[in-house]
Amino acid sequence: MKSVKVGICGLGTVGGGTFNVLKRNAEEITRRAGCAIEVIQVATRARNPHCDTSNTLITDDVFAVVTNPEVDVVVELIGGDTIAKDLVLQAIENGKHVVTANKALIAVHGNEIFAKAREKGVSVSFEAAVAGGIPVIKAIREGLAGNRINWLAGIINGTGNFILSEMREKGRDFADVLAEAQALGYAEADPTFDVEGIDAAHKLTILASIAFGIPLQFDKAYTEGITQLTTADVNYAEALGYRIKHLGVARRTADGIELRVHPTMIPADRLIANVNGVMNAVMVNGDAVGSTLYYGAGAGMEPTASAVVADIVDVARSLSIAPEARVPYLAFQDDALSSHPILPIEQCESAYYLRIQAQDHPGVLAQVASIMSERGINIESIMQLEAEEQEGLVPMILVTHRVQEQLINEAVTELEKLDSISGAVVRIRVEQLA
Ligand SMILES: NC(=O)C1=CN([C@@H]2O[C@H](COP(=O)(O)OP(=O)(O)OC[C@H]3O[C@@H](n4cnc5c(N)ncnc54)[C@H](O)[C@@H]3O)[C@@H](O)[C@H]2O)C=CC1
Ligand SMILES: N[C@@H](CC=O)C(=O)O
Ligand code: NA
Repeated sequence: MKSVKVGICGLGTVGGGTFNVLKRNAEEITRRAGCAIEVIQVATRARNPHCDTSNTLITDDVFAVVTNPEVDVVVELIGGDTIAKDLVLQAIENGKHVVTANKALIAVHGNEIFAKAREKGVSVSFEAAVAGGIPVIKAIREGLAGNRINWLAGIINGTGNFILSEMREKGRDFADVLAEAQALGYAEADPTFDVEGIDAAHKLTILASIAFGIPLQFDKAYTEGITQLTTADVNYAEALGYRIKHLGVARRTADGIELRVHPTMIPADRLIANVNGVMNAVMVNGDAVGSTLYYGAGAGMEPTASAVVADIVDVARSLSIAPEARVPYLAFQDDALSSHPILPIEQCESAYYLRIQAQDHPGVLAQVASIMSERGINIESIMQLEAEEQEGLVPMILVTHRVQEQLINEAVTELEKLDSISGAVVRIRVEQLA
């Protein structure tokens, strides 16, 4: 029986997990793939204490893997988008299939990488790049192929969700939980990617492309992280029956596509509002299927390896298939991608939670209401927390109906000009996800 020969570049969290899962489940994997999958070379700068590489060819030069004539599939697990990009392009040039978990690479350079891969007739697979072990790319690209997808929304950064969950449930400190996420191998090499929403924006960019059939456009994604969230707003959200989650939202509208990542208030009784710790979940709404939900571990050694290995099995199974008959990289045929534009955040629409520090005297409420009504912004609920008065200021909380962001921007500017209002207005977007 012919075997498929794999070279792994990077033996860290995901590389180590991939190496071990391929070895441990070799027999079942062979039964699935129809051939053995053999790791013939590993490039790593340091030994991974979780991996027994005693019978494996080891190099510290990742480029030795892509020039090894025996290697059929290069598995890129070094991360980053500089050396990794050169590595992947060179692998493709040399006629190797590529499997990667690198969302930064795909979101930023995917269009170029796919063009090169198409030219060379090789596959580039990236299931592990979005939501770790959840097979969400396969679900959207293949399982929902009959649908016109309306929107998707997901908790797609495990580190961020772990931090928010631990802070809310156990009152733990942000920095302390982030350090734990790093120790568990969940965080990116630069953890600001996790907490500032960049990692989630990479993943959302990929999801939107395969859902709507548009080119990858990471530079147009609106990105906001979790570092500005306060315990006060987490608690007020709870009191209002909501939970704050860091969400990536992609929505098709008549004018374009919303592509945004930010903290979001979701009704606390929604399944996705109860996805905690390192778990991820992605809701996808299609015109035929309605709403669907995909849940599982979004980061970590073996959950991520599960997706990498599934991609390797897919490559092994499809080696004999003509390139044009394979599932397209971005789900839609390469020459059928749409130019529907990505909307600037000002043209995106959602409901809003606004928290204002207002003076406790008559007429303030009327001033606030008038600023909102002048812009046609409907207020769903308003709450003035007299019991929390401090130095003559009381928190006033408004929840609006859905409205365009630019109208909220104007309203916030006007509110902040009022003498009866102190400091900046806090805003958090609200999504019902119904
Ligand atoms: N950790 C996780 O849970 C997940 C990570 N990913 C992605 O997987 C990729 C790998 O992430 P991790 O395994 O967490 O990172 P890691 O830092 O644990 O492992 C990367 C390994 O690559 C090695 N490396 C980097 N540059 C190298 C070079 N030029 N030559 C030789 N070795 C080199 C490093 O020494 C390290 O051992 C990244 O793209 C990441 O975004 C994706 C999903 C989940
Ligand atoms: N740093 C990422 C790893 C998986 O993609 C995360 O925390 O989700
Ligand atoms: Na995945």
